[in-house]
Amino acid sequence: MKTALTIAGSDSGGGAGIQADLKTFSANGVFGMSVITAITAQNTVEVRSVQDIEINIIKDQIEAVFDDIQVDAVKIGMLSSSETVKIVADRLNHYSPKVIVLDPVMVSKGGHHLLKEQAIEALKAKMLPLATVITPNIPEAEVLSGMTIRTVEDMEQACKKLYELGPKAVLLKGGHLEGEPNDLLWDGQSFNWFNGRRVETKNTHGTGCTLSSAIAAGLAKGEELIEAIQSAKNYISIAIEHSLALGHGHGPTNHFYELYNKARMEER
Ligand SMILES: Nc1ncnc2c1ncn2[C@@H]1O[C@H](COP(=O)(O)OP(=O)(O)OP(=O)(O)O)[C@@H](O)[C@H]1O
Ligand SMILES: Cc1ncc(CO)c(N)n1
Repeated sequence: MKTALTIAGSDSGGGAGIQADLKTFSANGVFGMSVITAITAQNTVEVRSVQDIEINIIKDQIEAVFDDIQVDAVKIGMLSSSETVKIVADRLNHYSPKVIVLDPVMVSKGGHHLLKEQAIEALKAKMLPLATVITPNIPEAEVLSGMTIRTVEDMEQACKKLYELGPKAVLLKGGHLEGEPNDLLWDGQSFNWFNGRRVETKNTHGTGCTLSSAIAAGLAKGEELIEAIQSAKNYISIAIEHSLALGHGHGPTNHFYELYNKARMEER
């Protein structure tokens, strides 16, 4: 069985972070493993508090996994501090996994900072160059590129700017713009659009985590980047369409395995 490792924060509410990643890995048929970088006390409404995990324990978790088990893909989410960014980058440089999907998580839906502002430079300098693909949303891409993004032309320009920072490809998610949630891929050669249909729902907690983990799962299984993104886009679209009205805020995406099997059967 192929494997995927998520390096990310824990969401006690189960909708985002490590929990969303592991559910996505399972539903997409890869064996999931985890390195926890921070623990958030979080629900569908808010992040109440955060404890960063000690750097040595983060390092030990990474080494414990890589020293023993084949890792077919790594997905990176919440990194919280510049010290965490640096140790994760250092260990990934050492083990050089074939696939690294980097979701440059910065702020929760409720506005809580999941990456300290002082850590943004370290993320740009040390993590971005290691990535097979990065998956910023519009606000994250604005911070990383230093430009405002409002139009399709802005999206194209931002992709090119982010590509210059060193990742092998950039998938800029369009969900935060008005209109349909269309995502744009730039791999240094050409643009590819992955089009979606907007679901009118407030239950979008963990959508970014889910998409990036589904891409990592596809790449772990040996799919080409475009194929992995297309199946991840199908996965997130179904997960949002059937999202769950749990809690009083932004409910989570739905990873119920039967949904995807049914959708896959209907595709045939
Ligand atoms: N209402 C929606 N209906 C359908 N697809 C959506 C909707 N909102 C976002 N998407 C899609 O979901 C995926 C995740 O994008 P999004 O921009 O929501 O990530 P994010 O902001 O990083 O999420 P997170 O809250 O986890 O940080 C993208 O493919 C995006 O186009
Ligand atoms: C732990 C964690 N990671 C990522 C996000 C972004 O959705 C979140 N809300 N919480």
